[in-house]
Amino acid sequence: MTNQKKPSRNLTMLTDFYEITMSNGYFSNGYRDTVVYFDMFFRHIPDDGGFAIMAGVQQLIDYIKDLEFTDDDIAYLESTHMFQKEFLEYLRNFQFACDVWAIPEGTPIFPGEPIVTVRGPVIQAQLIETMLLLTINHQSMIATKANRIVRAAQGRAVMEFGSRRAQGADGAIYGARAAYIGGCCGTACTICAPDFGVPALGTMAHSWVQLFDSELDAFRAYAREYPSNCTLLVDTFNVLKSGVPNAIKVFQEELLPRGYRPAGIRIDSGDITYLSRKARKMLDEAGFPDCKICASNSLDEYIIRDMLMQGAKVDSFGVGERLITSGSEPVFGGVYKLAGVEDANGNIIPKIKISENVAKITTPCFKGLWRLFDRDTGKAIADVVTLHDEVIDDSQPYEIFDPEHIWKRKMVTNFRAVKLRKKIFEHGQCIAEERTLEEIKRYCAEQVDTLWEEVTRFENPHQYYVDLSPALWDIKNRMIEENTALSQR
Ligand SMILES: Nc1ncnc2c1ncn2[C@@H]1O[C@H](COP(=O)(O)OP(=O)(O)OP(=O)(O)O)[C@@H](O)[C@H]1O
Ligand SMILES: O=P(O)(O)OC[C@H]1O[C@H](OP(=O)(O)OP(=O)(O)O)[C@H](O)[C@@H]1O
Ligand SMILES: O=C(O)c1cccnc1
Repeated sequence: MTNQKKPSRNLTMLTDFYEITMSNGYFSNGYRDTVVYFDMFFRHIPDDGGFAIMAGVQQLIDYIKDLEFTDDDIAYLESTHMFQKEFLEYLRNFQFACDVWAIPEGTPIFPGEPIVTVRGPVIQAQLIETMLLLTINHQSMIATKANRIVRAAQGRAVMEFGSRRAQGADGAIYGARAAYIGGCCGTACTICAPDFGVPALGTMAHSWVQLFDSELDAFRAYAREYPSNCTLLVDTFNVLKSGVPNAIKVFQEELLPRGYRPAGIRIDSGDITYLSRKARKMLDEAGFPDCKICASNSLDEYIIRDMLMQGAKVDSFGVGERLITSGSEPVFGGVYKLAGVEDANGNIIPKIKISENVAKITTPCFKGLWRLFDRDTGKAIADVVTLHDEVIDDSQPYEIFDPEHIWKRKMVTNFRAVKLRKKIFEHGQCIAEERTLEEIKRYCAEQVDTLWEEVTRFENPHQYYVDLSPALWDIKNRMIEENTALSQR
């Protein structure tokens, strides 16, 4: 199974209206065929983490492949009386012709690096901004959050339970996809199984227990229905006085005689540490040391970490609202900025955006992006943003320096330099390598493993180096100086 289902809706018009008004203006001002370079990058890692996880590229690909203005779309635009006829004809015959580079899904990403670059006619590059940012911001945010939660669980399974609290259907579906990339073992969101190959899983609701005449009846009925995968929700009435004793009774009377072992119990309220420890003891004493304990109830990475530090006996976690909404920081602020424009001779004229806030000054030029890995440890040392045609020769020592504090320098030796981005569209044709979601998830785990613990810790993580090559740094600084001089005149 591939990792993608084609979208059933035409989302071409899911673009900010100003993209269309600007494009119409580019068209009438002679910029119709002007080739530009746009970069997507982000400035801040949610939850003050040390890294984020790239996700959502496949949905960008789907969107671009299906770009098409329907007759209804054109009729609507015409009805606004804001667009010239020739421009609407251009849209009617729209053929995507850009090159697009993106960091593969599942890769750890850092602020300030061009995670996506689009090169092509300005009208086209502008038009896709909204969906490009929407899909990558959303899924990267959820994959990043999921990865934090999964790391807090220290090898225990984390199930994504959030559909009911997601912000809309797409939030649930693509959120579950991203959560799987980030490391969740599956989702309660059933549609993600046939559509993306994310395992659908789950336990039971309180309504099941409430519906029957008694908790015992409810457990018995479930055990008879699903003897090979029997996880019972034990907190409807009283976990230790009723839920766990009834579960043990049912395991003994319904499962063992038929040759089955229990799968687990789920605790969804109260002090999970206390209850799970007591429940563990009761299950062990009853001869069910293999019966897993699942915990849920407004969990996040901090609560999970604390519970485990307190000695909770939990084998798996079900996490909903705080994962699917990235509740602690529900915005991934990726932006899309113009970095260059080609002149009539095909020379790339770098473009910069200056800001009072240094962090908001953009990095001009058509760029390349490299990650340097230590050859002995396999660990990532730094990322280097270069000019697009620069090559980092990893047979030679390479000096990296902090672009804001240039006296901070480090000579890197014995490293492997890897180009981080892959070309996914060439002259409008998709050339992206197909990967299953399973492959992306595995790759994500491997790549997170290449980060030092200093970068992955939750509190005050070390800021991973994202440096500029000397050539790129020179151009950027010259442009800042020129612009500053101009504005002082
Ligand atoms: N040992 C623990 N350490 C830290 N947080 C915990 C621990 N046990 C549970 N929690 C968290 O504390 C919160 C408890 O929520 P709340 O006060 O609503 O209690 P509750 O058990 O859900 O109540 P209710 O009976 O209404 O379901 C949840 O977010 C839960 O995950
Ligand atoms: O707390 P979250 O992290 O969002 O995890 C999902 C929650 O959704 C369910 O509760 P709900 O009360 O909606 O239904 P239920 O009767 O199935 O428990 C489940 O029991 C969890 O508590
Ligand atoms: O299967 C479950 O246990 C489940 C599914 C959705 C939300 N909460 C729990």
